[in-house]
Amino acid sequence: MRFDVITLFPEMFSAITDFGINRRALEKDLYALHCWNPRDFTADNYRTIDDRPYGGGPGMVMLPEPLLAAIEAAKVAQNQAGNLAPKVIYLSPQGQPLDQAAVKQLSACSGLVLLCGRYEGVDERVIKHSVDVEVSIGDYVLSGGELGAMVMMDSIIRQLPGALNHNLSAQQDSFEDGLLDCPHYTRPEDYRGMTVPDVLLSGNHAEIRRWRLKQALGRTWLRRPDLLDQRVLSKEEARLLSDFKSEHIT
Ligand SMILES: CN(C)c1cccc(CNc2ccc(C(N)=O)cn2)c1
Repeated sequence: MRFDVITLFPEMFSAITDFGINRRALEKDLYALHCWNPRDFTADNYRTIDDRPYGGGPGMVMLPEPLLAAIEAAKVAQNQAGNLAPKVIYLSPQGQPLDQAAVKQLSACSGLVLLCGRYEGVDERVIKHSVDVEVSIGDYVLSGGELGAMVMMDSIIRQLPGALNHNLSAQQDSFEDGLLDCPHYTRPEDYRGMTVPDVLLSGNHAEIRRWRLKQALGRTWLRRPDLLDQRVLSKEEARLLSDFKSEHIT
């Protein structure tokens, strides 16, 4: 997976390239990241990349030329890496909400160009001319698209084969099966009188799997019933959830 990011602040991306899973995946060549700064595509001495909005109003808008030139350069680099039709994604509050299903789809692409806006956003002609899909990481406004791009990249990198020590944990990631995650415990067995559920110490893996599934279903019911609306339950899941409900003291 090759990421080409259009951003005024390339240094921000060390937040994912320098740590943990994303750092190891980069070292293992599971992905590549190239940043393109629109300032390097300006023609004036002041390296201008924004201007006031037509029609008035607060804030500034990013100029189309430097952005379109940077996107073109990124696309050429993608083509040279063998990705002939890289998807161009614009991070904005006006985008379609990012969810795990979209993350899984995007992780199947061989190359992505991520456009990070600042200020009040980019000139609409950039979106019309070069953006394939607008994506939002949530209903709030950030000072730039960079954090959205990093959130998207992080979630995608986890999906790449070899990124997690064993891929099984990617499939078992919560949201992977449309449910919230079950509770997790590690040493000690008794921490300040708070003990670990016996089933997890039993070594009975069938029981443990059932307990975890029941907890995931119960938590989803309690905290995010909307996720249950979109999910068909198996016979076993339906039974586990109804058991959870009958045992749940409100
Ligand atoms: C209209 N406006 C302020 C604006 C328009 C476009 C980009 C930006 C840059 N900031 C971002 C980007 C993405 C998200 C998100 N939720 O994904 C939140 N903030 C701001």
